[in-house]
Amino acid sequence: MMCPVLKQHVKLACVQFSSTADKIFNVSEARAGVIEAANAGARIVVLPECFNAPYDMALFPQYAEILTPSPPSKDQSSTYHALSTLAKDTNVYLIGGSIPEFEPLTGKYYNTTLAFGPDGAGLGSHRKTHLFDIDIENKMTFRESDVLSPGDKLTIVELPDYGTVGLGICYDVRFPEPAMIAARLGVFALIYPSAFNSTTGALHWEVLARSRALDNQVYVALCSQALPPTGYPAWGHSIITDPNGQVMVMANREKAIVYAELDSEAIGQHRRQIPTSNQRRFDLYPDISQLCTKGLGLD
Ligand SMILES: NC(=O)CC(=O)C(=O)O
Repeated sequence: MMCPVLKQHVKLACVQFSSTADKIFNVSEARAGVIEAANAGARIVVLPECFNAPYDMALFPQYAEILTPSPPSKDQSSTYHALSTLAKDTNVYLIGGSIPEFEPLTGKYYNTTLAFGPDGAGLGSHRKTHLFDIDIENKMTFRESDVLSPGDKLTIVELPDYGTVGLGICYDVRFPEPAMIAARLGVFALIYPSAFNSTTGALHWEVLARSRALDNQVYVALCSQALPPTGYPAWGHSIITDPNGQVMVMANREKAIVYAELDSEAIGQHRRQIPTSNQRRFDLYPDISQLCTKGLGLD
């Protein structure tokens, strides 16, 4: 197994706010939040799932953008470029939440996160691989697959100043395998732009963040949308957990920015104290990171 390396201490921020029907307003909210986080010393900043549009499948096509590094045409709004400029202006690594993506070659829609470096260059992208299709009677029904296609790769992104991180989007956090694969390949953190809701958030949000952290002895950050006055009842509670599965910081449901200092020594320290990461019994069960030759996108 590759030992996760966090090359130096870093302050990570989750910028929690709720998206509205107004894309320009949403992007300006993100900009204000990232600037505030950068001014507070954060060098890795995370935005929520579907931060530039309402989290509503019926509206996804209307808000979807073609994601391309080439400059946008006059009438094409471009969240890609807004995020790239924002990362550069604030000198941060920006995990740009997720946005509705339209892929013109196939005509498919995806829920996609984009990562940028402090020079504004794209470092990678992740298309939500596990779609949020649930039906909890009288409480919450959601079917992303009515509109979206699932991504077909797992994603690890290199942040040159710090090391590698595994990226997932919201529902992806429920699946231990991609997290385990990323951790065994040496990421120091698993980062999930998210938007759980009142029903599933109360049940599973914190336990999932802590489980992925403890299973893998890495940092975990889940950045949520805030609870809006109307519409999708986002759970909020953006959370950062340490490699020992402890909550370092957690928001309420309102708009907020939460911060945590990630310590370059902590992963090694926890792994020395309780060395489960080196005590795996691969004579009894397989190391799935070795089996995963298909579908792993090392961006
Ligand atoms: N929004 C999601 O993808 C997931 C979610 O809300 C849940 O798993 O619960």
